[in-house]
Amino acid sequence: MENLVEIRDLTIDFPLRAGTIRAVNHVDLDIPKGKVTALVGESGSGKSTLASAIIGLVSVPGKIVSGQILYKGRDVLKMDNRELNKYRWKEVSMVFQAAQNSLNPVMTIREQFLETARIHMENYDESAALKRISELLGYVRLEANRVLDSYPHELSGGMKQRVMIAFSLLLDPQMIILDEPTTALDVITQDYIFNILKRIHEEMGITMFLQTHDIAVVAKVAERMGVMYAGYLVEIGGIRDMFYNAAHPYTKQLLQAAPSLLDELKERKPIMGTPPDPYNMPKGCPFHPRCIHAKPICEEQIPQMVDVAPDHKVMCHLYL
Ligand SMILES: Nc1ncnc2c1ncn2[C@@H]1O[C@H](COP(=O)(O)OP(=O)(O)OP(=O)(O)O)[C@@H](O)[C@H]1O
Repeated sequence: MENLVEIRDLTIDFPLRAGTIRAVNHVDLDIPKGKVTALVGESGSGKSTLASAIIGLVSVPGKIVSGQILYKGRDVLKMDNRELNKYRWKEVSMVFQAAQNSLNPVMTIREQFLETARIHMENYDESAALKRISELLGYVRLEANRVLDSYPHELSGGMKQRVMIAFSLLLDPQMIILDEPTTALDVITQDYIFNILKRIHEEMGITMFLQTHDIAVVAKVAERMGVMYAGYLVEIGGIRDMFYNAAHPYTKQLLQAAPSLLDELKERKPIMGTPPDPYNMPKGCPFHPRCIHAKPICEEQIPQMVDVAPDHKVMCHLYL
């Protein structure tokens, strides 16, 4: 399996007035080429911060404390602005959380597409750009004739989100990052969009990296799943292995809390306790205060990542 992105020992802090929040804590993560990798975890677990770092964007006052983000072997964190501008859109593009609001309300969709194309496309040619835009709108099952002359407020939330997905494909990137792409939408629209994403992935072979708190979504589209908890990547593996042989007690609880994903998991059980206070993280394993299997060592030492099966790793003292 060839990796498109290799994240090594990535740590990102937010120094705030009340203290420093470690949003991403010594994370190692590979994103294999041509696959859909999903990252799940509760709100605040660090998914968005990690994903934004991959395109070289950490929101103010975030600080990268350690690590590397290697894209095809090149460290994104060492790229200058010119290199970053080329890398974003062309190599990796991102559809942000609540992306529908990133559309400019006073420009038609056509004007917005053309503006982006003009800025980023080499040898920009308006008719070629429009042809490509129409093709992409077709991919996300929107009628170009109707949508191009609309203003954002004339489109539904699901349509706007599909426009944003089409936008992200404009420069034929190798990878798209989708941060909670359907959170604000109703379940039927969510399903529709995930089917579209699946088809785009299958037909274009594009690498996808998806962040969501909705594990049911992951089951539908992802081939690999990582689980984040309080800034740590606590488990990662192939989707079947993660669903049928989850190793981390937190992953098991996440699966049990999801609406019956697997036949044997008909009963929903809420996850006990609350996520840790980011200003006051527990010593040892960050999950130990909520863990029914916690041992004395869990209160003392942060566990190492260990292999539990081929391509399946977990950060838990139960497996050390
Ligand atoms: N711009 C910022 N300023 C201050 N703190 C931030 C900022 N961005 C993120 N954080 C903090 O970093 C931690 C991780 O947040 P992040 O948004 O990455 O998590 P998430 O798992 O993506 O959650 P959500 O799905 O709610 O966005 C949180 O404690 C959050 O409060």
